[in-house]
Formats: sequence, structure tokens, C-alpha cells
Amino acid sequence: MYELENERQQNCVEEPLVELKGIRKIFGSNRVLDDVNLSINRGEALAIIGPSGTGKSTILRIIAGLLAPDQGDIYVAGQQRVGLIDDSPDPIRIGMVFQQAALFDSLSVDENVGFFLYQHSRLARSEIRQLVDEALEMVGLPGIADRYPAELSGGMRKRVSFARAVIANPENPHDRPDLLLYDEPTAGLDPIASTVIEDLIREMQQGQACSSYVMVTHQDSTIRRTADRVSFLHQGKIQWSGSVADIDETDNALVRQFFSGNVEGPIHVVG
Ligand SMILES: Nc1ncnc2c1ncn2[C@@H]1O[C@H](COP(=O)(O)OP(=O)(O)OP(=O)(O)O)[C@@H](O)[C@H]1O
Repeated sequence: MYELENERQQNCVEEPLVELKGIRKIFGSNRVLDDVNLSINRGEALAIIGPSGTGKSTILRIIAGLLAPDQGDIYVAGQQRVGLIDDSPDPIRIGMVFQQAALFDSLSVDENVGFFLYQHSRLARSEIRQLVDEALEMVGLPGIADRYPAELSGGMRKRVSFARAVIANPENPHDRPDLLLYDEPTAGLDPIASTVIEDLIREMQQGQACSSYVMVTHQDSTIRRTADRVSFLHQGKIQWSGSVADIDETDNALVRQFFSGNVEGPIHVVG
């Protein structure tokens, strides 16, 4: 499967979708990111990993344009971003799937998945409903549009949030995200439910030419099954990058400790 993946990737134009250069972010006296340099190429699946509290979610929020860095430059499809996403739209669409499925409890699945289109498009209700049904079918949840989030399991809620992230307006095909950001999409799921989500993430990428994503996860299986490239964040910097196969070959002490779960080593357990 991953040979196919490599071939698919080789057919994509080699261009960075997002580049972070010298990114610094400080919260109070906590220097969370300190000179982060990272590039995400078209067609690539990148996992950002590292110990708890090292700033992985912070990087995602910076890439999404929801949070401004204190220092450093962000380029999106070669264009320097000024301000946040609300100040000036990016030349590509970046979608984010949050750690908590972040569905509105008072809205039905239909209203959650179609939220963006109900708010921002001139499509008829019936047309949006059809797009919602197609998106739910794509994530393996046909026929649940009239349910409410409270009636779904955690794994189902995550799949619904994927459907919401990828739904596109046919009036504007560029609406479909070029880059998806996943913040711990398998956290708290049992191993089988995790596999379902991991497969879904790969299938959604393969269903759309040259689509890309950044994955933040602690789960070994999710790292190995969804990433092409892995970057290890620690003490504010990317300390190691390699392929999934490199994980078991590297001598890097941080990577070895992280994957072995050993409490002895350069990573100090917090709390
Ligand atoms: N808005 C904020 N205000 C103050 N501190 C923050 C804010 N957001 C994040 N932090 C702090 O920044 C650090 C990094 O947080 P972040 O959530 O990015 O880490 P993480 O690597 O994603 O963690 P985890 O793996 O536990 O989810 C933490 O110490 C956190 O408390």
C-alpha cells in the first residue's frame, strides 16, 4: 500500500504548501516554540510527535492561522501570511480536525457537517443535505444525519468531524482543503476504532489528488500507519526528522526513549 503511496506522491508537484521559518511562541514565561523550522510539501503526510506539552497543538494552531507566532515567518503556497486567517485568507484552504470532535451538541449531525455551507453558501437546503449525506457515506456513517452528537460514540463523533472538515461546496471546488490538520484524532479510542480512523485518514488522502495533512498524535499505531515523514519536537525545536522506517533505525536518544516509553533518558517526565 505504501509503495503505491510513494508513487502517488511522486506525481505531485514538489512545492511546499506551508513553510514555518524561525517560529517562536511564548506564553507568559514559557517559551514553547523557539526557532521552529518546518516545511509541509504537497501530497505529504507529516506527523509531529513529542512529549506532552512541547507545543505540538500550538504549531497546528499557528499553521491554521488561528494563533500568531511572536517571531518568525509563515509562507502558505509561497505567499507570506500577514496576521491571522481572519485578517487575510490563505491562497489554499487549510482545515483542522480538533482533538475533541468539537461538534455543536444542540445541532443535528446534518447541521454540524453542513455548518459552513448553511452559513456561507447560497445552496438550497436539499442540496446541502445531499452533500452532507455524501460526506457521511465517505466516512462510513450513512444514515445518521438526523441524530444528535450525544447519541454517537466517541469514534463516530470523530468521523463526523472529519466529514465536516472535508465537505466542499460544488459552487466553489477550491473549498476542499488542500491541507488538513489533525490534532490527536485517535486519542481515547480503542485499538480497533483507532484503525478505522487511521484507514479513513489515508483513504481520504488517496481519494483526492495530492492532498496533504499534518498529524499530531501520541499513538504508536497512528504514527506508523498514517505518516510518511515524522518530525520530533522537544524543547521548542524540531530535534529529529525521518521516515516511519527510520524510527526503528535511529540512534537519536529522544526518539528511542519516546518509543520505548522508558522513564530514564533525556526526556524528563513532567508531573
Ligand atoms: N493559550 C495558552 N495560554 C497559555 N499557555 C498555553 C496556551 N496554549 C498552550 N499553552 C501552553 O503551551 C505548552 C504547549 O501546549 P500544547 O498544547 O501546544 O502542547 P502539546 O505538545 O500539544 O501537548 P499534549 O501532547 O499534552 O497535547 C503547554 O505548557 C501549555 O500549557
